[in-house]
Amino acid sequence: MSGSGGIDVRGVTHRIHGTTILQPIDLSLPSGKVTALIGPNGAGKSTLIRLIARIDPLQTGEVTVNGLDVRQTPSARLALEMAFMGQHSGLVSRLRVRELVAFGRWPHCHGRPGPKDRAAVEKALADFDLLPLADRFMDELSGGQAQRAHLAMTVVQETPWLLLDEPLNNLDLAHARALMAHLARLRDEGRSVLIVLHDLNFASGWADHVVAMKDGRILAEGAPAEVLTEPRLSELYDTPITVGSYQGRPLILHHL
Ligand SMILES: Nc1ncnc2c1ncn2[C@@H]1O[C@H](COP(=O)(O)OP(=O)(O)OP(=O)(O)O)[C@@H](O)[C@H]1O
Repeated sequence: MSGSGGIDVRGVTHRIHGTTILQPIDLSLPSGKVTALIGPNGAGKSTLIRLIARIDPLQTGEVTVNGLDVRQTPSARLALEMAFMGQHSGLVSRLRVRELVAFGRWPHCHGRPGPKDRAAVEKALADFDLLPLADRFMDELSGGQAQRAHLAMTVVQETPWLLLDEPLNNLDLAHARALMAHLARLRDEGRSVLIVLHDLNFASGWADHVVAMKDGRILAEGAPAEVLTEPRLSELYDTPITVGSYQGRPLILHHL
């Protein structure tokens, strides 16, 4: 069943302590694309991506990833299909960067890395500008450097789907741009990306598909030019937003 079909979310709701966090969500995410999940604080973006990634258990409804039902598929199998990066804690502080990244190969090598695993780790370290930092402990890194190490660990899993919750946190603009370009290259190689983004210009510049959430619902979805419009964004964020155009893509302005 794997290798086709994208991600399907059917009738997924979520409640915490009696409060509804997600209204019934129905969503089909295309494979082979970069999909940006946008929306204001508290909209339910993290809740939804964590349910898809099976970090949190589904309360109702169904999620399939490339045809695999996340509720029923063994973890070892799902780990070959999707990799998730969420907001991380400092729990890994006494690991060196290279060791952390190597953990990403676990689904492939189960703790016994071969030449292919070691080569993948070195490539990921290079791709995320981490080679000079590879022997440092995680708690000796800046916030953005630590973020890049976690990204490298996620990407080195070489899964068909990458699920990233706010991966641009702490990244300077050059590393943020490099990450989006890297994700676009992976997309061009046939991989699929779901990425929670707050910076709408990164969504405009790099996403193929945009899903906008508010108050636990999907407010709009479609191509960037369909979703990133003045009326839609002003409604989404309850704030006036101007949308211009740059190189044929929406340019979102809200500075003044
Ligand atoms: N453990 C929890 N207990 C109670 N409410 C929670 C809990 N976790 C999340 N929520 C609530 O669920 C709602 C959705 O949160 P979620 O983190 O999914 O939003 P988000 O769109 O990712 O927001 P942000 O942009 O701020 O990261 C929020 O109103 C939040 O307060």
